[in-house]
Amino acid sequence: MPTRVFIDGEAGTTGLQIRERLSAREDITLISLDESRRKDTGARREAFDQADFGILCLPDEAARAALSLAGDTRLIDASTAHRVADGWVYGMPELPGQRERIRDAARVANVGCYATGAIALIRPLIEAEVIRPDYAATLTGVSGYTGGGKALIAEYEAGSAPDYFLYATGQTHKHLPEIMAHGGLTRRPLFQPAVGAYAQGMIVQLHLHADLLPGAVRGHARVEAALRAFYAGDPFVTVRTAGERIDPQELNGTNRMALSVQGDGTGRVTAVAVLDNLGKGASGTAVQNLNLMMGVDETEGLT
Ligand SMILES: NC(=O)C1=CN([C@@H]2O[C@H](COP(=O)(O)OP(=O)(O)OC[C@H]3O[C@@H](n4cnc5c(N)ncnc54)[C@H](OP(=O)(O)O)[C@@H]3O)[C@@H](O)[C@H]2O)C=CC1
Ligand SMILES: CC(=O)N[C@@H](CCC(=O)OP(=O)(O)O)C(=O)O
Repeated sequence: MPTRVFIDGEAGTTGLQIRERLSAREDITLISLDESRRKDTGARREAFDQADFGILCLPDEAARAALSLAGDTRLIDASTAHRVADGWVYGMPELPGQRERIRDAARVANVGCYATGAIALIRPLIEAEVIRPDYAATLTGVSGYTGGGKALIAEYEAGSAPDYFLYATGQTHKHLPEIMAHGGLTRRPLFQPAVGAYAQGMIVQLHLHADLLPGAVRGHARVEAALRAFYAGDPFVTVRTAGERIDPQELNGTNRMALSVQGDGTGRVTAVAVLDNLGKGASGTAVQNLNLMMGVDETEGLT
């Protein structure tokens, strides 16, 4: 019998992408609510009740409220609401031991889009002791406008948004708590994100003065070696040679993430992650987590 999945918020940006990835699967039946009932509490409760898995693709407040409707149904939450909350397993399969935890979990909080790139770069460096937990990390990022959900998409479609803008300039970005908790940092990093006038795809950069790092071997090669060792054999994350141009849209539509280490070969290093904010950064990882929870191959239905 196919596994029954209810996507709460399936009409939204992330929900639609997850539905697209699951609708062709023979091992999954989607439970769907029509437009007139998709926000109806009774209908949603009934849908959760019938489902083996619920995937929350809702704003944070609505995701918290949905818990009272979900009963014992196993959940994946795509929002920011539960990423550092007790009782939730963090849905980033690449972290050590995390695949096993996700497999057995009742509640999985899907990793955030910028956080995917940031943690992917930071955690291997902590594990390899290239940087210490109290390292003063500096991160920058640029995302396509779909990262802002329906509201920002509407601004771009109306032609009323700028070609490029910085935001969260007060160092309050909502991904900072999960980047610290799951990246392994005790000191809050600096993080400056931006939005560009294109729909989807993102770059996250970690800037390092590697000549100031502890240890005998410093610099570029050490950072790259730590990343290569951490992701050896990973089905979706690759570490590649630095290139001249880095295109945030290169991996759109996929669950892949490409990491590279740029710099002048001495001490000034920028480690770079490229991913699709709606793919690896949201719906792709949600499906990867669902596969793990279902006990099927984690790459099922993903490219
Ligand atoms: N966009 C992205 O790149 C990423 C988004 N996410 C997360 O996914 C979640 C959804 O984001 P996103 O898809 O971008 O947002 P959207 O605004 O595109 O979609 C949210 C959907 O939830 C619906 N909704 C809101 N309140 C309720 C409710 N009470 N009951 C049922 N449905 C409700 C909305 O309905 P209506 O259409 O009527 O407004 C909308 O369809 C967020 O928490 C976001 O942080 C995660 C990773 C990346
Ligand atoms: C461009 C843009 O606005 N991006 C959003 C992050 C996307 C998102 O909602 O991400 P998570 O659900 O992964 O937290 C932001 O910076 O708040």
